[in-house]
Amino acid sequence: MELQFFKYQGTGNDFVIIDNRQQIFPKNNTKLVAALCDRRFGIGADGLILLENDNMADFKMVYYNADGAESSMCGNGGRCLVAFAHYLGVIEKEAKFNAVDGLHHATVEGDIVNLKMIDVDKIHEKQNHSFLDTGSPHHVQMVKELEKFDVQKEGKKLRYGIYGESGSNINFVEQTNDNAFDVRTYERGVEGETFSCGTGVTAVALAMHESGKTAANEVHIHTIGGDLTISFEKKDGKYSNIFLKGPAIQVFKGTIECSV
Ligand SMILES: N[C@@H](CCC[C@H](N)C(=O)O)C(=O)O
Repeated sequence: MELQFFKYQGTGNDFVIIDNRQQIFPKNNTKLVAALCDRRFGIGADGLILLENDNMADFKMVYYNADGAESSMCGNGGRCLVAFAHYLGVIEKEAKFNAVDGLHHATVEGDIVNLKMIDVDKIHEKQNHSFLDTGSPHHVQMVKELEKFDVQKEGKKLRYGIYGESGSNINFVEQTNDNAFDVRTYERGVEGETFSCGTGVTAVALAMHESGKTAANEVHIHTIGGDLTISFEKKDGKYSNIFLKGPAIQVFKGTIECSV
């Protein structure tokens, strides 16, 4: 089977995207998803996303991690899918789409996609870290000298160590300003460090606000792959109107022969 694909990146978090409005993609073939995401034998990506029709929204997002398993929400992937929907002409400047964690709204302006994330009402604050769900589960931990930190080794240890088989994504953070942080993320399902994680930086912004590290309602996050801005409101202990904003860019498109 020959498959048409598009490759997108959002601050270096990269995705294979397929237009599946005609249900052409074998959705239960985890080996095929993993093969397409493989950086040596496939196209190469942190995840694969299907754009599908939806009765209640402009489109539906189906997200798989690079290991081939369908997973929870991907913030950067959501932003890239909105850019793809705009490219296809499915939306103009505004989008409403369904994802595994519910309905999302987004706007597109040039290469910049601003994506509304789910509300967050629980942030578990532990001795040296926070844990919260921003559509995907995230551990947030401050470290010193982030640039030299062994994200692969420490991330892997915590991913299984604290969170068991289902695991969590692990974010390491260093504050650089009143409202600015550097972040590096170990992603479950990729089982390694990615250049950026959208639900991860959202979790970091909220956790830093909750713990009093910042009083700002707009937080700037620098990742290896680029810069993202998270804005939000807090009322009665609940975070709402959470927006994740940054670039989402088409890198290339092509066809690939699928034999898996
Ligand atoms: N890169 C993503 C997060 C993708 C999901 C994650 N790996 C998981 O399985 O929880 C993002 O940008 O949010």
